[in-house]
Amino acid sequence: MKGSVGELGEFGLIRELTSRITSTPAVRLGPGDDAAVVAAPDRRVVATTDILLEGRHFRRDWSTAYDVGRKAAAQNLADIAAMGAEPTAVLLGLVVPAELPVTWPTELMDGIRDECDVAGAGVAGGDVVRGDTITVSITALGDLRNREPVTRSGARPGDLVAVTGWLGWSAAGHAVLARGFRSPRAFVEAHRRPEPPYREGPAGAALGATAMTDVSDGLIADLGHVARASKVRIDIFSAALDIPAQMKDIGQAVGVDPLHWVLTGGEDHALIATFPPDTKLPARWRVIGEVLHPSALPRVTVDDAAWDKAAGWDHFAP
Ligand SMILES: Nc1ncnc2c1ncn2[C@@H]1O[C@H](COP(=O)(O)OP(=O)(O)O)[C@@H](O)[C@H]1O
Ligand SMILES: Cc1ncc(C[n+]2csc(CCOP(=O)(O)OP(=O)(O)O)c2C)c(N)n1
Ligand SMILES: [Mg+2]
Ligand SMILES: [Mg+2]
Ligand SMILES: [Mg+2]
Repeated sequence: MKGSVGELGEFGLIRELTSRITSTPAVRLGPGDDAAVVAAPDRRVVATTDILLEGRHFRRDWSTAYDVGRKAAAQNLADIAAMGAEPTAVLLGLVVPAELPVTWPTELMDGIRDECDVAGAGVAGGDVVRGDTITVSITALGDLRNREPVTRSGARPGDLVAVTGWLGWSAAGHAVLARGFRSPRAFVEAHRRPEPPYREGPAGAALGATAMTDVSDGLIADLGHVARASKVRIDIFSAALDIPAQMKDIGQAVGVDPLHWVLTGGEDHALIATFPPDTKLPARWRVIGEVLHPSALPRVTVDDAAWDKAAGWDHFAP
């Protein structure tokens, strides 16, 4: 498609974007009216929102528009799954400069649609505004299917801590890209397009998870949110963390201990959950720690020792 967003105009852009979405069962009335109508069989709606900003969350020389769409949707859909819910719909708020080629937002929309498809959601609507910095704001909705939400506050001393999905891959990919390389591809791809284990959200809830969250900021940081909300301490067993040989090679090449990526790297959107100690967990949930009574030690420890470096991403860290 030729031309810029400015040449196409607001309503031309909306037509291009909405022509790309596919119909899904939960979105009963989609884009085109003042608001959408989304089915909520549970009669409660799970809702979350996350913003992605060019330069802060993505770079156009590192990721295609399609990648950014996949990632923006994934980041939001993972939060729905982390409540133990099934994603139903997303809404897209988009800020773009007039000079931007139309292909950028249309490919973004293709990425959002395809990621929604993986998670079982549809695009219900959105908004477009002209602005200087590309900003992608997504709101995702989900349905609990008559299960109780799995919050961050239900972890109890004695519970197991388990993870499903990837840890440290996106951070390793970011380290590669930041040094001007484009390979190893698996890690660069993990940074561009995370693969959250959506189905394991509701599955973890059904297995009896007492607390759950996705890892967006870093394992230590996000377990910290669980530990504080649950008023417990969490100890991570570093020997239980999987560090693939190729990640070790990247660590060697760039002079970083790969364990740091696994412990503090965000954006893979793995799911971490706590389970009662007698839970029979399927192999896709790996036990990586335990929940303990609070003590003089920090909320989250690694092999019973304090972690004195940064715990993960903080937007206002110096
Ligand atoms: N501007 C805001 N207004 C209201 N609530 C907010 C705001 N920013 C963050 N929150 C809430 O704070 C909590 C933590 O946010 P965040 O760390 O972004 O969670 P997540 O990593 O799951 O996206 C969430 O429940 C979120 O809804
Ligand atoms: C250009 C660029 N620099 C740095 C990062 C790393 N990064 C940006 S935001 C972030 C944490 C996750 O984003 P956030 O907005 O905190 O999402 P949330 O925790 O709300 O889901 C990380 C690790 C990146 N993805 N791209
Ligand atoms: Mg957030
Ligand atoms: Mg989250
Ligand atoms: Mg965050």
